[in-house]
Amino acid sequence: MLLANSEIQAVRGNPHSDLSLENFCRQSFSQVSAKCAMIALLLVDDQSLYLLAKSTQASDFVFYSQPESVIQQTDIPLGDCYAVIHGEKTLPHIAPIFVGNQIRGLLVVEQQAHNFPFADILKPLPLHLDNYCLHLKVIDSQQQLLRQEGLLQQAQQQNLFFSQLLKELHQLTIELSKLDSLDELYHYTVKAGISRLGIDRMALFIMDKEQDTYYGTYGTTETGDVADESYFQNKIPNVPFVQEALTRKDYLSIWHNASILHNSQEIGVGWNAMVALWHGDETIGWIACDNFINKQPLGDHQKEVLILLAASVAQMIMRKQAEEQVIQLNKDLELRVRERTAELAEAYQALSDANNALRLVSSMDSLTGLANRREFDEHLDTQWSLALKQKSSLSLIMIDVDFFKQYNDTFGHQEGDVCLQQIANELKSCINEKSDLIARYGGEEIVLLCPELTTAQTAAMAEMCRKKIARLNISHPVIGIEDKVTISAGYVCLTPVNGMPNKNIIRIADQALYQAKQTGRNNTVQAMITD
Ligand SMILES: Nc1nc2c(ncn2[C@@H]2O[C@H](COP(=O)(O)OP(=O)(O)OP(=O)(O)O)[C@@H](O)[C@H]2O)c(=O)[nH]1
Repeated sequence: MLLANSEIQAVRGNPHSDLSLENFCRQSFSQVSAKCAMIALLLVDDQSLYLLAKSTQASDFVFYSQPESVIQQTDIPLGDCYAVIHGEKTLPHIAPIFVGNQIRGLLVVEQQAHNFPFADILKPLPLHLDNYCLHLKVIDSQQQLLRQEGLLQQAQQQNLFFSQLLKELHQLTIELSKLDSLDELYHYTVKAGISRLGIDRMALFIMDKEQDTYYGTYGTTETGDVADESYFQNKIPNVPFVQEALTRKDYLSIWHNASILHNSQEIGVGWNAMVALWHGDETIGWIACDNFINKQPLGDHQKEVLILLAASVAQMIMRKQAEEQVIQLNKDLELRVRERTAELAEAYQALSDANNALRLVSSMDSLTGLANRREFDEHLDTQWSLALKQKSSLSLIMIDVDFFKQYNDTFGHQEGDVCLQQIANELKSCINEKSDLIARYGGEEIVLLCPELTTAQTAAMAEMCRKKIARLNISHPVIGIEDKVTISAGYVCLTPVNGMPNKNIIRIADQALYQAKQTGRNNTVQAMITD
């Protein structure tokens, strides 16, 4: 076929297709219109006939710039025309017009006068018709070029659209990767799907590990708003559309003219699309879309982008899940460490309390509550070294209860204990608790160790002790100097020097105590220090 119908249509659309053929026909047909009833030029194209120009006695010349099918032309002898084309007949009123060796036209002249200049008109027609056909070919290729250009532009626009979608997806992927939680990731994905990727409605579903149930995250309402659908859960439907999406990687399953559902209720008809989220070879969920709102078809590029989006989102879900697991583990660990630390601190405190209690018990005399002999010895070592270093004085007052054996003998050992406790309590009030130490040295002997006192202060303190005990008025059975319990004290105040053993201070005070006993008891004696 020389010209396709569409091409003929294209030529029809161009009224200036070939002015030379039209002019020739106009001129020559008008010259002979009186010599015939009808003259017409037909175009032969692939065995079909089209009317190009016609003139009758009844009507003016018409050039069909949009070639007409001859079927409607009742005055054209169609049967004769086809007979000539097929070479079945040679007729005087129908002349074939050859271009090369092909019939490209017919000149039909009805009821021609005997002097009709058939040959004159016929002769130039092959050239004009050839030009006309060439012109049609040019028009044809122009149309093809235009069509190709149109297709190219369309492709360019699609490519531009695709590259914009890809840029959008790239940007979206970056934004998704910066989100803090899985919930934000689900929400952002759906929001971006409908606002930036041109999807009417999108929802994101996550499956359980058994791949039996799926759970909603975020979806889209019937009016196109993002909605929290975390309340939704259902069994995974065993239908081909879903199973196809869940078993084919990087694949968008589309169901055309399908029911569009919202919360498992049918709300319309359109396409449903579904692309699975994969982690390795396992599906972890899917993204579902439909065209409920705008009813637009799903573009090829949108399909590509949805597949890419699903791949990115799946990766980010897995990463975020891992991150959240690590955060949870760290929280659990921190909690356990805090609990353990608190337990340890408690245990440490209990141990410390026990140690302190033990130290107190081991350093204390159980009867009087005073420091015991061991504590006194340690304290003496410390104070002695300190005084030696500071070249300061150290005083020791050694006290012994007078005639205590008789007291015990008379009142019993238990009463003796009570008496000792009373004496210890009273003596405690004589010392400066911050600096001095009072200790039970043994039996009914009590010592006071006082740093940085003068001899006079030491004497005054010894005297104060004696008087305070006397003032207790604890009756004593022995008729002696007094009829009440008294004490005797020997004291010493010295500044330690290198080479002097600290036991010396005890010995010296003890000697003074002995002196106090010898000189009548209930008195205090200062030790005489001899080198
Ligand atoms: N109740 C009681 N008596 C004690 C305790 N420790 C020592 N004594 C008694 O204290 C008495 C000390 O007696 P002595 O050393 O003879 O001295 P004294 O009778 O006090 O006579 P002078 O020291 O010379 O005045 C002894 O009978 C001891 O049994 C004690 O913890 N409780």
